[in-house]
Order: sequence, then C-alpha cells, then structure tokens
Amino acid sequence: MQSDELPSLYDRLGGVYNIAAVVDDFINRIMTDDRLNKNPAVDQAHHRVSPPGFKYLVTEMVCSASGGPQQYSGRSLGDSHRHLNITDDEWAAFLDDLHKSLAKFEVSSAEEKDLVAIVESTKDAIVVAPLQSRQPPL
Ligand code: HEM
Repeated sequence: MQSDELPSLYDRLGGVYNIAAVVDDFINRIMTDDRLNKNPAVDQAHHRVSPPGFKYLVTEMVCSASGGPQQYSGRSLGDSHRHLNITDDEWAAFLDDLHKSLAKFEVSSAEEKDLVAIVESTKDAIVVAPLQSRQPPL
C-alpha cells in the first residue's frame, strides 16, 4: 500500500515549472563546463545547438521519465550522444554539475537520489569512449 501511494518524482520535484527552472540552470552549467568542452566533439555540439531547444528537449525528457504527462519527442540518447565520444571523466563532471544545480534549487536528497538513478540508467547509451581512447598509441 505505502509505496503505491508515494507521489511521482515529477510531482515531488514540483512539476514542469520547477523542472524547467532546474534544467535551465543545469544546461547553462554544462554548456560552459571546461571539463566537458575540452572534448572537441562536445564543444562543437554545445556551440551548434540552440540553448532554448536543448533545454526544451531535456525538460521534456526529465518530465516524461519522472512520471509527468509529457512525451519525449527528441532523438534516442544513443543517436544524440554516440558521436560525442563521452568518457567516464566527462560523465563524472556532468553528475557534479547536476548536483550543483539540484543543490542551488534545494532539491532534497530523496528526490536527488531518484533523479540520479534515472540518469545513471542512461549511462550505457551515453558513455561510449573508454578513458584511454584519446591517449596516443604507445
Ligand atoms: C557527460 C554527459 C553528457 C554530455 C557531455 C552531453 C552533451 C550533449 C550534447 C553536446 C548534445 C547535443 C548533441 C548534438 O546535437 O550533436 C546533447 C543532446 C541531448 N542530451 Fe546530452 N549529454 C550528456 C548526458 C546526457 C544525459 C545523461 C541525458 C539524459 C538523461 C541527456 C539528454 C540529452 C537530450 C534529451 C539531448 C537532445 C537530443 C536531441 O537533439 O534530440 N544527455 N547532449
């Protein structure tokens, strides 16, 4: 009985207005993060995509994945990230930025934990490059 009655993560985060506000801050953070933009493919894409469109798609995805009524209309995560050669270090920087945005908006640790679990479930589609891939051959 108890767990069935827990409001959805979408409702606990405060719905689309609150989620969009966090995504706005978070995308501003990642688009200017040197730890991510030192990857030339990420830097190039971050300068090519429009921030409002990027924020729209990420908001739609977070709303949908957290139990909101929205339907994600963007590309699959594999198709939108495969060409970026994202590494484990970049993944860690992304999660660090996410933590900073959630802390800024005082999102509680229970909601952060549930949101990070959703994000972690996408890691295999996003991180395709092993750490060694950009080191010169011996
Ligand atoms: C280190 C981690 C990540 C980096 C550096 C990153 C970076 C990027 C970049 C540069 C783009 C634009 C790609 C292009 O159009 O060429 C993009 C698109 C996108 N990303 Fe990420 N991303 C990361 C992880 C994630 C995660 C974990 C999610 C969601 C759980 C996500 C959701 C999206 C969405 C929804 C789009 C738009 C897809 C579309 O254009 O249809 N990203 N990302």
